[in-house]
Amino acid sequence: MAAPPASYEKELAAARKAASLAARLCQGVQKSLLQSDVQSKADRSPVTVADYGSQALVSLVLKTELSSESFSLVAEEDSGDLRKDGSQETLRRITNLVNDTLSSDGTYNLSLSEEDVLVAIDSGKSEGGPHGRHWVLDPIDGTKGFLRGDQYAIALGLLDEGKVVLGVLACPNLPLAPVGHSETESLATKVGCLFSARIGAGTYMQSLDGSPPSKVHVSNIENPADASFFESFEAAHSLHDLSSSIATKLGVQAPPVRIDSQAKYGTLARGDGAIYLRFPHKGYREKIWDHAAGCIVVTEAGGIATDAAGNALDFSKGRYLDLDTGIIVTNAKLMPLLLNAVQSSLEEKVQSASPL
Ligand SMILES: Nc1ncnc2c1ncn2[C@@H]1O[C@H](COP(=O)(O)O)[C@@H](OP(=O)(O)O)[C@H]1O
Ligand SMILES: [Mg+2]
Ligand SMILES: [Mg+2]
Ligand SMILES: [Mg+2]
Repeated sequence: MAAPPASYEKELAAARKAASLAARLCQGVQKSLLQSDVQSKADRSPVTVADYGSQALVSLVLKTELSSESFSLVAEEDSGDLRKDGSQETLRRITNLVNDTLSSDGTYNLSLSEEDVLVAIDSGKSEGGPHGRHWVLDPIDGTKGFLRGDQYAIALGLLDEGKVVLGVLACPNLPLAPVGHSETESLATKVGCLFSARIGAGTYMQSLDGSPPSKVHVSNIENPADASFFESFEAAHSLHDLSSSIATKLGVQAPPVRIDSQAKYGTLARGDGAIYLRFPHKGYREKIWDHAAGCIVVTEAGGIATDAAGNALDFSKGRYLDLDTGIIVTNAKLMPLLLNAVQSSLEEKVQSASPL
C-alpha cells in the first residue's frame, strides 16, 4: 500500500515558531536601528544585522525542531561580507541578537559562538531544485521598507519535489485590520500578523502575539471597477506606469496601494484588495525566496498567481524563478480579464518602444 500523503503539520509548526522568533529579533532591531547596523551588498542593495540574525535564527530553529531529518535551505544571505576584516563588531552584534532572542523564548538552551552564527547563515546555500525537500527563506523581505520603518516580512516556505507545500509570512508591522481602506487606516489598529498555509489545508492568519488562527480567503470581487490593487512601494522593483495602464484598461477605479514585501500576498489572501501586479525592469531575475511563501499563502486562500503569460510559478528550477515578464495575482473570477489587460498593455508597450 502507498504511504499516506505527507501532512507537513510538524514542519508548519516549526516554520511558525522560527518565523515568529525571527520577527521578534527584527522588531527589536527596527526600534533602535543604528547606522552601523546597515551594510551594502555587492549589488548595492541594503542588508542589516536583522537580515543576518533572522537567517541564522530560522536556520537554527528549524534544525533544532526537525532534528531527525536531512536539512536543505535556500536563503538570501551568506556570510561572505561578515567574514571580511572590519566586520567583527557587526558579527558580535548579530551573535548577541541571536542569543538574546533564543533565550527570550525560554525553550532553547543554546549559546552560540560567532562561528556558529556564520555556519548557521551559510546553511542557506542550497541550490534547491526539483527533487527532495528544501526550505526557502527570505529572512527579511522588503529590507528597504524595514529601513523606512514600513512593511517587511519574514518569508519561509518548504518545497517538496519542486512544489511549495507550506508557507509562513510573519509581517510585524501589518495591521490586523484591512489595509488600503482609508476609514480603517485612520484608527489606531493593532499590528503584527502571521499567515500560514499548508497544501490542501487553506490559509490562516493570527496575530504575532499569539491569538488563535482564523481562516482567510481572497476577495470575491467580480467587477474590476470595485477592485483595488497592490504593487511594490519601490518604483525600482516594479514598473508603476505599466500597472497603471493595466488597471485603467481593466476599469479599476481605486489608486494603487503601494506596500513593501510579501505582506502584499498576505493582504491579498485575506481579501484587502483583489489584485497584485509586479513587473520588474528589464533584465531582473526573480528569486524563489521572494515568492515561495507568499505564493502558497495566496493560493491556499483561493487566489491564483501566474506570470504575465498565465503560467503557474515554477519553484523547481533552483534559486531563480524562470518567468515570462512579471507576476500577477488575483482571484479566479478576475484572472481572465486581468490576463487580457496585461497582454494588451504589454503589446502596447512593445509597440511604443519599437522604431517605426
Ligand atoms: N530591480 C529589482 N526589480 C525587482 N525586484 C527587485 C529589484 N531589486 C530588488 N528586488 C527584490 O524586491 C524585493 C522586495 O520586494 P518589494 O518591492 O515587493 O518590497 C527585494 O527583497 P529583499 O528586500 O529581501 O532584498 C529584492 O529581492
Ligand atoms: Mg526579498
Ligand atoms: Mg531579503
Ligand atoms: Mg535583499
